[in-house]
Amino acid sequence: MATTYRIVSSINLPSFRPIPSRRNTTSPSSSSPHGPPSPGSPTTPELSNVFPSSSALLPYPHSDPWIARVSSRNNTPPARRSKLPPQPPLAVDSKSTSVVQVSSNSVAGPSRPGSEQPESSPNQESSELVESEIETETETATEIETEKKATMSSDKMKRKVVIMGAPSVGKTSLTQQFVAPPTYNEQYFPTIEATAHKTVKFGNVEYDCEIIDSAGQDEYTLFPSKYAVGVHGYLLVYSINSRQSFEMIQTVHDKILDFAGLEKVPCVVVGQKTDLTGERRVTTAEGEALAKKLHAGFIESSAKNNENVGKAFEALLKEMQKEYNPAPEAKKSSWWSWGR
Ligand SMILES: Nc1nc2c(ncn2[C@@H]2O[C@H](COP(=O)(O)OP(=O)(O)OP(=O)(O)O)[C@@H](O)[C@H]2O)c(=O)[nH]1
Repeated sequence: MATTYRIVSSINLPSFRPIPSRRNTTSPSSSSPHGPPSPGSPTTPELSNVFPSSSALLPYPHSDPWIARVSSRNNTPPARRSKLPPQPPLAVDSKSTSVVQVSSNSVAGPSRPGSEQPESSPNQESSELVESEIETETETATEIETEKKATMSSDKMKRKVVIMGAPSVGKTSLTQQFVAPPTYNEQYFPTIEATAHKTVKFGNVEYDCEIIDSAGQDEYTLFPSKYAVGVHGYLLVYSINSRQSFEMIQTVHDKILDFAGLEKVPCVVVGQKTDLTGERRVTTAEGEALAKKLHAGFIESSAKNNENVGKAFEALLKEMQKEYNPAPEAKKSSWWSWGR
């Protein structure tokens, strides 16, 4: 990179300054973070920290031995090296729960003994260092907090579930009641597809659930591949006042197994609208028998009355846990029993 700079200079192109990224140039005293630094301004020395490994690019190399040492620490990850200048707050990508920058307690830069302070204007430099120390401490506290959050979120298990069944059985109502209770709408709006997220704790494990509320199915509906790929489990919903919707369950289940090429998949059969007692067309025993045949869990619910809504999802988490992660409970018990 240094060679490239010299070539560019030699053909007298307009003077070049590396444009620092927004993140690293934020400085309380900087009026124009992207403008060229004026020599002697407080922002000038920090550019070497912005590009610590490419200080040769700078037309004004540092005489500050401390900063020079920081710049020379090429084996330290850039995120840690950029700790020295004041930083904007750390950002956490909430969706993926990945931390954009996480650093540990240990400050990546060297210790700052007085002997290593620059010869020029020591008072100004030491007051800057004190300020920097305070900022670093505040920043470190924020980082520890962020790191904690990141660790917690990384403990979550991702679970993608799809809710399937005939039209108008209450799939959307069930999802909405689960994700943001109390939410119930008497009106019917056919769903094309909707996705919701909820974190659920079940059996000492936190699950980051992605819930896909699918469009109502009939026997002729083509099974979309996205409902098979990367999906951990299914809620198969019928309405207790509709035989047709009950018969759809077997059809949908067959489609899932055919498409996924599996013999078994975690499922829970849900008999919805239990509040419509006078209109019941499917008995509880029939629902249970079908679920048994499909090796699935079974529950009856009413999204309208918010009855057994959470339990329906918990039943699915249980089915998925049996299939994918029976270990955590076993692990924990073996760990506890280790020293006993
Ligand atoms: N009585 C009663 N009605 C319900 C219940 N759940 C949903 N409904 C009603 O049934 C109708 C359809 O509900 P939705 O949740 O949209 O059904 P859906 O299965 O998502 O429908 P599609 O989008 O066509 O697949 C709406 O008018 C709801 O108010 C329930 O538990 N009891």
